[in-house]
Amino acid sequence: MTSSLTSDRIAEALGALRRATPRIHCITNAVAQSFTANVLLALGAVPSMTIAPEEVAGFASSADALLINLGTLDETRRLAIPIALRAAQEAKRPIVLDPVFVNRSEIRCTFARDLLQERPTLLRANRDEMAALFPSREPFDALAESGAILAMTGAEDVVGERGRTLRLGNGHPLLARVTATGCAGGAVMAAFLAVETDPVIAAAMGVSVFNIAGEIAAEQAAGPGSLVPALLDALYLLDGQEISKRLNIIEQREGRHA
Ligand SMILES: Nc1ncnc2c1ncn2[C@@H]1O[C@H](COP(=O)(O)OP(=O)(O)O)[C@@H](O)[C@H]1O
Ligand SMILES: Cc1ncsc1CCOP(=O)(O)O
Ligand SMILES: [Mg+2]
Repeated sequence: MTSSLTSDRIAEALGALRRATPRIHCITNAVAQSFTANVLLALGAVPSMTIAPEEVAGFASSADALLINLGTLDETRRLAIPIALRAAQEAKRPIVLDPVFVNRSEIRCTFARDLLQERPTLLRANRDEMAALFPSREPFDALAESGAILAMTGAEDVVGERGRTLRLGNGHPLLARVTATGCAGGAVMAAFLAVETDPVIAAAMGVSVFNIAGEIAAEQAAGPGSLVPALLDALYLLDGQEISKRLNIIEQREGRHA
């Protein structure tokens, strides 16, 4: 069925991504910038990280996807984000929103909710951030109104939209012991959104590829320090055989069930 995630489909999309070398513009946090750029390059994409309000429209509209990450939401980023968002929308580019730490700041949570009204393609967050954004509703129901799809990460990852969800089981606990793995994973999802037209499948591909590389890296690393270079190498070297051997789809529901 064309709407299913399979290891062959992921391998094909990864090949397409490496051939297309999509440009991903990232307005991301100061902690994550360098690691995110390196993750995108290892994957086969081309990162740009400018946050200057006077330049971001040009970068966003000439990129193949946009990542907006709220991790260090300073004045410059607060000004740049709406400008980049509008430019990407006008150019019909996919947009990923990562509302880092909305569970720690009411101001940031309000800012993120306003951004969701602008209909980004994908909301990527951990469980605590999802719970803060949607305190009284099931996230899939709330997001159905904004048209966004969702990727909620953790030990198990849930990707999808109302009535169509995938539960994914790749990854390794060591990924949570290095900063900005969630942020970089969001950038990988943006890169797959640039080459795969079904956004649910694209997000699931991004999660799976990042987490399979994380598993390979964790097997080779002595701890968080050596995980980082091993993860970049694993992304660079990842092939269809390894994807097929490791892909862990816990559940794939395609009918409406909500
Ligand atoms: N216990 C775990 N087991 C396997 N993978 C994990 C685990 N915790 C996090 N991950 C993976 O690490 C990455 C970062 O996820 P997470 O920690 O939820 O995000 P954030 O860094 O935004 O808080 C994701 O790709 C996720 O799937
Ligand atoms: C530690 C920290 N502080 C502000 S942003 C950031 C990085 C968060 O990265 P992630 O959400 O991927 O854990
Ligand atoms: Mg995060």
